[in-house]
Amino acid sequence: MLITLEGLDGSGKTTVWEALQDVYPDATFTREPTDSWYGEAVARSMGDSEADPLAELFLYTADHANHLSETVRPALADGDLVVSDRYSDSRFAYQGATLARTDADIKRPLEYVRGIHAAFSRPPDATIYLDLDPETAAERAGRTDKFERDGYLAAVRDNYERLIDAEPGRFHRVDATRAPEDVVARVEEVVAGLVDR
Ligand SMILES: Nc1ncnc2c1ncn2[C@@H]1O[C@H](COP(=O)(O)OP(=O)(O)O)[C@@H](O)[C@H]1O
Ligand SMILES: Cc1cn([C@H]2C[C@H](O)[C@@H](COP(=O)(O)OP(=O)(O)O)O2)c(=O)[nH]c1=O
Repeated sequence: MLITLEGLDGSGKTTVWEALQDVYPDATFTREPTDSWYGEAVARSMGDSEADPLAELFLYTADHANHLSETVRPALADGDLVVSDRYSDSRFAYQGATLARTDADIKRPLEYVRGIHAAFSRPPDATIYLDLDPETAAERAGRTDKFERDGYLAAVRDNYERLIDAEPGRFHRVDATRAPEDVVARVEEVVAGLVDR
């Protein structure tokens, strides 16, 4: 089973992902961007305020393809529980928002990015969405990079809402404004329900 964690920067994904490792020591814990050289190329692009947004989309997508073949598919084939801190929905929400703001002339960016993934990706079985307002998210994340400006995060959040509307059965919304221990407890409850199903 593939479970993904999604949400704005600073929503608490990494905190939850680390806590789950104590509960499921035999599961495969992974993340995007990965620490492969593809992920390093992504990090380089993220650090460049002049990076071409379409080129950046394809770097993230290349990292995803390699993540699938190197980590996700083999672990699933072994029958592992796989928990990924960010996955394809991050591309749909973030690059969907980025492309909407550029003059790349892509009419329906979120749908376009989804379409690119449809041919090769492995959709998550379930996705936990840590729901947080953009202002708190930017504050918690320290507003350190170009993705964390309030307006941008608001657009990303709107895209996540569209994804949830489209697949309400896959997404499990968790209120990320609560204290970390409450958020962790709620996520553990949701994951336990999914794994026992
Ligand atoms: N529920 C919470 N309430 C307040 N602060 C939190 C909460 N969860 C995480 N944090 C803090 O917010 C920052 C970002 O958390 P992190 O887990 O790295 O989020 P993400 O991986 O989604 O960016 C960290 O400083 C973390 O300690
Ligand atoms: C995986 C992924 C991440 N991102 C962005 C979200 C984050 O701003 C940034 C780095 O992700 P990450 O290291 O997970 O940041 P955080 O823990 O703060 O959420 O990359 C995308 O824009 N598209 C993607 O496909």
